[in-house]
Amino acid sequence: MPALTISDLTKRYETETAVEDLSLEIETGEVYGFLGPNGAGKSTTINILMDYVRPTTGDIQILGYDPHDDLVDVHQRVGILPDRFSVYGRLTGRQHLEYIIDSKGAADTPEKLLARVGLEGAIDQQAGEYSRGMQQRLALAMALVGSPELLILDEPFTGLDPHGARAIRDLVNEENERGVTIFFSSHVLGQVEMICDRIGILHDGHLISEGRIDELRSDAGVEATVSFVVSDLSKRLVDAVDSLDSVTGTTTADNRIDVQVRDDTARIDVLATIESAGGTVETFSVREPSVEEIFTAYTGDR
Ligand SMILES: Nc1ncnc2c1ncn2[C@@H]1O[C@H](COP(=O)(O)OP(=O)(O)OP(=O)(O)O)[C@@H](O)[C@H]1O
Repeated sequence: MPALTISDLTKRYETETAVEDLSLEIETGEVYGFLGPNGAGKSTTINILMDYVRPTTGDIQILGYDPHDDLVDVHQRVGILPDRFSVYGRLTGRQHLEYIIDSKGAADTPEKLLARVGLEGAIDQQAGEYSRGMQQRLALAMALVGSPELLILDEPFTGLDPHGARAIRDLVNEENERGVTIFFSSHVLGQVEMICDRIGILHDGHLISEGRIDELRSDAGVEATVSFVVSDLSKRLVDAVDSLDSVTGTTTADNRIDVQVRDDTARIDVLATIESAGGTVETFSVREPSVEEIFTAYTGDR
C-alpha cells in the first residue's frame, strides 16, 4: 500500500487556482521532496493533506485513511511540521511537547525528543525566547511525537543555519532508517539532493515533473561537465572532442578542457578521442548538474 496517494487534486480560491489536477503516489519508506517556487501550491497541498483546508475536487489517501473522514487516525499516525509554525511564547519547550504527547496518548518524554533536535539545554525556557531556528527544531520535535509512520514537513529548512539544516537532514535519515516515509516541501534546493529518493516539481499548481534526481537530470537536458587536465592540449585535440555527437560544448583554460556531455557513456568517447589525438589525460573530474540547474531548466521559461 502506498503511504500517500493524491488523486486529481484541485483547489480553487475565488480568484486563484492554487493546485490543479495534482496526482502523486509515495511508497512506504520513500523520502519525497516536493519542490516549487513560492506560490506554487505546496502549502495548499500539505494543508489539504492534514484537512486544514478542503479541496475543491480530488481524493487523498494517507496510510489508507481519508484525512477528512478519518482525521483522528491520520493525526495519530502522521507527524506534521506546518508552514509558518508559531510557538506559544509563554509556554516552555517541555510544555509544548507535553501537550502533544498528551493529545496523542504517546509514551515519549520531552527530554528525549528535545535532545534529538539539540534543544535539551533550552527545555524549560519559554519558546517565545527561542530563535527562529530553535522554534523550527521545537516544531520538528513535536512532529516526532508518537513515532509517526509518515512525516509531512512543510519547508523544514526555513530559518536554519547550515548546522541546523544538517541536524534536520540527520533526523530525516534516522527516521527513514526506521522505516518512516517522509514527504517534505522545499524551495531550498541544495538540501533536497542530499536526502531525497524522488522529487516532484510543482509550478503554478501543476506537477510538471517527477522522478529520481538522476532521471530528472537527463530529462531536463542539463548536462554534466567533465574536466580533463591534458598534457599536449592542441587545437586538433579540442576540435576532435568538439565534433563528437555526445558532446554539446567545450571550453579550455591552460591545459584543461571542460566538456559538456550528454550522458555517462560520452565520457569514455571523450577519453578515447583525447588519447587518439595525441593527448595524455593527467586527471579528470565530473560535475553533475545541481538540483538548482534542473529546477531552473523546468521552471525557468514558464
Ligand atoms: N486562503 C487563500 N486564499 C486565496 N488564495 C490563496 C490562499 N492560500 C493560498 N492562496 C494562493 O494559492 C497559491 C499557492 O499558494 P501556496 O501557499 O500553496 O504556495 P507555496 O508553494 O506553499 O508557496 P510558499 O512557499 O510561498 O508558501 C498562491 O498564489 C496563493 O496566493
